[in-house]
Amino acid sequence: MILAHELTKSFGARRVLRGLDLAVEPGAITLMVGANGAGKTTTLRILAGLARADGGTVTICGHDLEKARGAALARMSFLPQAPRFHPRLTTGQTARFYGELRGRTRRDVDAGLDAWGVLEFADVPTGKLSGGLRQRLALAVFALADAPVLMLDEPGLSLDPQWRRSLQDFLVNEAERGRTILLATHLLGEWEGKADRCLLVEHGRSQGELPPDRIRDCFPRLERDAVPSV
Ligand SMILES: Nc1ncnc2c1ncn2[C@@H]1O[C@H](COP(=O)(O)OP(=O)(O)OP(=O)(O)O)[C@@H](O)[C@H]1O
Repeated sequence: MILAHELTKSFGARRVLRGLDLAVEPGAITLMVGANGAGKTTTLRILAGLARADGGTVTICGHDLEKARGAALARMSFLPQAPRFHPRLTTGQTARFYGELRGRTRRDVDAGLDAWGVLEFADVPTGKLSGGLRQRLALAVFALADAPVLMLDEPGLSLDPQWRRSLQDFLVNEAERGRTILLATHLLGEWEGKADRCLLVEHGRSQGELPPDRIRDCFPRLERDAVPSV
C-alpha cells in the first residue's frame, strides 16, 4: 500500500505539488493521469525516495519513508521515465549488478532477461542498445526486485505494441498476486478497461478519480499541455 498525505514541492518559485494526497491499494493497477507538467513524475520520484518533498508524508507498506527509509525502499521497485545505465557495462553485467543487490541468483537474472527478450543481448554494452531494448532491460531489472510495491513512470512509450502488451500482461498478473501498482501514463486508450483505478492529478493536486473504462472521454484536456501557474 502507498499512502501520501499533503505532499508539497517547489522548484524555485514554481509550486509543483500543492498538498497532494493519494492512497494506492494492493491487488490493483492504479493509474496516475494528468496533463504535461501536472506533477506526476515529481510525485513518483518523491514516493520512490529519489526526491524530497518540502512537506507531507509518504508511507510504503506501513513504513514511513522519512523515519524508516530502508524498510520503505526495500518494499518498492521504481521504473523511471528514462532509465539510464552505465553505457560501457553490458546488459548482463548491469542485470547481475542489480540482481545481486536484490539477492537474486544468476539463474533468476538470466530468466528475467529472457522474459523481457534481452538475454540474447547479454554481451552488448547498454550504450549500444536501442531505446526499446534499454527499456526492456530496465523492466527486467525492475521485475527482479520482486517487490510488493511497483511504481512505473510512462513505462510503455519506447516499447513496440507487442512488448507494451507483454508489459500489461505482466502488471495484470502482478496485481493478481497482490502487488500494489502505481503507473503514470498518457497511453490512456491502452489502459482503459485494464486498470482498476485512475487518479487524476491537476496542478499538483489530486483531483479525484476517473472511471477506468472511460478515461479518455472523461478527460479530453489531457491532449493539451497545462502547466500550473506559479
Ligand atoms: N528538477 C526540476 N527543476 C525545475 N522544475 C522542475 C524540475 N522537475 C520538474 N519540474 C517542473 O515541475 C513541473 C511538474 O513536472 P513533472 O515532471 O512532475 O510533470 P508530469 O506530470 O510528470 O509531466 P509529463 O506528463 O510532461 O511527464 C513542471 O512544470 C516541470 O517543469
